[in-house]
Amino acid sequence: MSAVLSLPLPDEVSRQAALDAYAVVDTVPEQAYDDIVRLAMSLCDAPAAAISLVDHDRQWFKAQIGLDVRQTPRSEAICDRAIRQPGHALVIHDLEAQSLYPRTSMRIDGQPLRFYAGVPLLSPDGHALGTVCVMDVRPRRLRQGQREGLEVLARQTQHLLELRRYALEQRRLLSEREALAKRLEDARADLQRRNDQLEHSATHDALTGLLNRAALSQLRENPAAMAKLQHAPYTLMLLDVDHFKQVNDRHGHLLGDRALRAVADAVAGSIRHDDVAVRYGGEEFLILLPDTRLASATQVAERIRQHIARAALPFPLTVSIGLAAGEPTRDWSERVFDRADQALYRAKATGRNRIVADDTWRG
Ligand SMILES: Nc1nc2c(ncn2[C@@H]2O[C@H](COP(=O)(O)OP(=O)(O)OP(=O)(O)O)[C@@H](O)[C@H]2O)c(=O)[nH]1
Repeated sequence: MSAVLSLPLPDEVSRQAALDAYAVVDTVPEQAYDDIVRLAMSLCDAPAAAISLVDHDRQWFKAQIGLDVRQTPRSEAICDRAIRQPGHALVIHDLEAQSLYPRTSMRIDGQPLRFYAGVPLLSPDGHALGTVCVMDVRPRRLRQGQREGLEVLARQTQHLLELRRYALEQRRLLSEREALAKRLEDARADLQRRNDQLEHSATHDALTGLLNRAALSQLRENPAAMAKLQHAPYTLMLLDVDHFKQVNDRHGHLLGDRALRAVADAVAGSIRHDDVAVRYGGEEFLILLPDTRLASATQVAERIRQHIARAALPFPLTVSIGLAAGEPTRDWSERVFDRADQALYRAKATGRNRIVADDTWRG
């Protein structure tokens, strides 16, 4: 082999990068490339033809007919010589008469190669990737028409390679877009989760999980919630833990907190889905029961009182409850609240651990 041929190409790094961009080396055979090789063979009346790609230290055939191998070391590749003059076809009439070209171990039907003609395959930026080539076991020439035909086939191969690269690029862009869309969706879901958490913590009491006072104000501006109060009698319930200051003083704030959670659980476990339970103050709870008359609400209150009396706490806990009925079509607010508050006051004043219903209006 000639010393000239072993010299690396000056732009070998970018040439190899250009080839790598097609991701074609070591792929399975494809009909379109096989067809080109078949045409080259028939056009040039040659016993062997190939689409050769010069990859690192080997040449690899994307398609070949008539040869006994699928790749060879680059040091044996005449195609490596062809890509050094990318603008022209390389035609060697008799390899045995030319000591400049590498000796190849490739055989056609067991016979050594004597004739070679290869047209370089170029990337759009002019890098020679390999060749479309024909080979023969006898010295010979290529007619002008055959050479031109081989050049046409090289251009067709370049189109095929470009299509492949375009498809790869589209696939890459698509998966990038999908990954981006997924990231956006994850970020949106995360934002939604945080918003929900924020909204939840803005409207819920952290200790008991019930609605807080701010949520109650919002409720009064919510037409759907207010509508529920306007078409049927409703009841407002105010609940206050008895002697809660003593609970804290005697048992500490931690147990005090536990007692408040037990009250909240008893309330939440005794009301319907449509009812609204609010931690209104420290140990005060407000329960709004739409479409509920005073008699039924009193039963609910009694249920709550009994649940609390049975709560699993290391000390007895009782509550006082005041109830007031609200007239449909009127605003539920202050008047009903005042009546419930007065009923609660009476429950406290008459010994606590009891339920008092306001009787100035009966739904
Ligand atoms: N542990 C705990 N205590 C609270 C919380 N919020 C309010 N309190 C306490 O609840 C107590 C309420 O006491 P008071 O208003 O005097 O009423 P009370 O002792 O329950 O007496 P009556 O209502 O008259 O039966 C106060 O000691 C507050 O510090 C809380 O979140 N956790």
